[in-house]
Amino acid sequence: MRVDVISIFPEYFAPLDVSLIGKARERGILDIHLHQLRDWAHDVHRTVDDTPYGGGPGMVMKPEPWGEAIDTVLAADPAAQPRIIVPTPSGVPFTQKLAMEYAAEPWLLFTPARYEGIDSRVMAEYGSRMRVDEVSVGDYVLAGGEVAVLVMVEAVGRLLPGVLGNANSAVDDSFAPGAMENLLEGPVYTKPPEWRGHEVPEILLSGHHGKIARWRRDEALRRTARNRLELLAALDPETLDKHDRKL
Ligand SMILES: Nc1cc(-c2cccs2)n[nH]1
Repeated sequence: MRVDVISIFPEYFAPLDVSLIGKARERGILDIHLHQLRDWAHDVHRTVDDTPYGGGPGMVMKPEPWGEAIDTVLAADPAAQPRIIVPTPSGVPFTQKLAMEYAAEPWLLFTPARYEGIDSRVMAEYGSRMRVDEVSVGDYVLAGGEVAVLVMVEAVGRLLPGVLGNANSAVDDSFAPGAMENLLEGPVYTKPPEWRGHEVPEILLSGHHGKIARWRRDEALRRTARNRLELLAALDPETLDKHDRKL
């Protein structure tokens, strides 16, 4: 997968050299290209923003630098088109389902904005010839889209084949379609069996895989009810057996 990111703070993406994503890049699974938006701002001050038409607070990012920057990225492979992803509090929710959809794409272009956003004509221009998604990573406001891009690149990158070792596949992720859809992961334990008087639940040491799976599901249901009751309402009743219903 190729990933392009255009930003006035490319240094925000240093974490993408580290750990899981860093190794995926070294192994050629992920090919990330960072671009400094100001390289396409030709005035002496390399200006990328201006006051909003119609008045109002803050600054809006000018269309010209973005248009030239995106055109340059698109020229990297004229025979293909990236999916453009615009982080914004006003976007559709970024979910595990959307992360899985993006993980199937060959090329993503992220356009994190600062200030009050990018002149709307930019995405209108590209939206007429390729997929442009406005995506929110949560109902809170960041200072800029760069952190949202880090979130999405990590959530998508870990799903790419070969990135996660077999030991920890993404199949059992919370929110992943299937048995864990709309369920939160339950508690986890490792050695020692007793720590500061706290024992590991006996069932987990029993070696009885059926009972362990049952216990884990019960704990996932309990935690979901405690922390995200609305997800329980979304659970497919077909997947709830009579034991679940008694919880
Ligand atoms: N979910 C979300 C996105 C954002 C921003 C994107 C760009 C500037 S602020 N805040 N919260």
